[in-house]
Amino acid sequence: MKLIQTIQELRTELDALRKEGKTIGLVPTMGALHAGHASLVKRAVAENDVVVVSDFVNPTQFNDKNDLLKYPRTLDADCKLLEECGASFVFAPSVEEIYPEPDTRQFSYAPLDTVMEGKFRPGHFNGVCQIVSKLFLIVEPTRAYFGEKDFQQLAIIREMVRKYPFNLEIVGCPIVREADGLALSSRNARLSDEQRIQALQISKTLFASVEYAQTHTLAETKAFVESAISTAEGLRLEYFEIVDGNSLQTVCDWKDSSYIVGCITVFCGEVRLIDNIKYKE
Ligand SMILES: Nc1ncnc2c1ncn2[C@@H]1O[C@H](COP(=O)(O)OP(=O)(O)OP(=O)(O)O)[C@@H](O)[C@H]1O
Ligand SMILES: CC(C)(CO)[C@@H](O)C(=O)[O-]
Ligand code: BAL
Repeated sequence: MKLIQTIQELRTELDALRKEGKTIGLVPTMGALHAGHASLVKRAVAENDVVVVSDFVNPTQFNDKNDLLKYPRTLDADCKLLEECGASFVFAPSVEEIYPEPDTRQFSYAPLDTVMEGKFRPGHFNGVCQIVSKLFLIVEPTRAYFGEKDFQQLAIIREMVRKYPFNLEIVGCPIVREADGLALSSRNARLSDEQRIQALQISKTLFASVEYAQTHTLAETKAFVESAISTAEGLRLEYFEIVDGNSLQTVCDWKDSSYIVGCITVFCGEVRLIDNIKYKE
């Protein structure tokens, strides 16, 4: 496995491999890697000849400066994990390498990017599209891998690929959870022991709501989740929406769609955590 920091060097390596007919898998990450990332990388290794993992905390997608400053950075440990997973290249560029000048491109995929995360993190998805489109142009992957934990991000990237258009396959990968249910997230590293216990109520509530939904209306299920999180110690609900899994628009009745997902964002202290659950698929 090779650690690469410049676009030029990565392009040279990949051009040679592409000429030999090799397929290239790309796994974009912001580092501080965990078993959720490892599942994406292992899948990419199984499905491609060469795998590039980008490890770059992208400043343009952070609307909150404090969140950017406190984002965990663990490149040495990341490289160890990626070597074990069988990655070929770790691409860890500097901010100047990716943004030698401000990126003024505007990406707009309304209504996909105006709801939920789009509403609470203004500019976030524009920044995500800026970096992901740059990575697609630099790496020219055969396939790119994204986690369903960032459910809205995955839908927006699929739309960007369709509209741009990029010639690659987007592969969505299931959420990896801790044994007790908490969705793995790099931001979990910022939770204290007490907060780690409090955060468990998020996945517990989502799982309980699937059971509850069997015998209750959609509105009752939404209220069930909102009430459980709002009364849980140490948690502050930002939003919980039950949406169509493709359009991301809210649905009012279980009969309204054959693909229904509940998306939640909760603050545990200062740490912002997201999760989601499928009610119908
Ligand atoms: N628990 C998980 N299961 C599956 N995929 C995941 C999981 N956590 C992250 N991913 C995916 O890994 C990729 C990189 O995510 P990122 O580096 O932001 O990590 P993260 O754990 O989501 O961090 P954050 O704390 O920013 O939410 C994304 O496609 C994301 O959806
Ligand atoms: C896709 C991504 C790596 C872009 O910075 C990031 O949004 C993430 O980690 O989900
Ligand atoms: N996993 C999404 C990246 C972010 O929160 O900015």
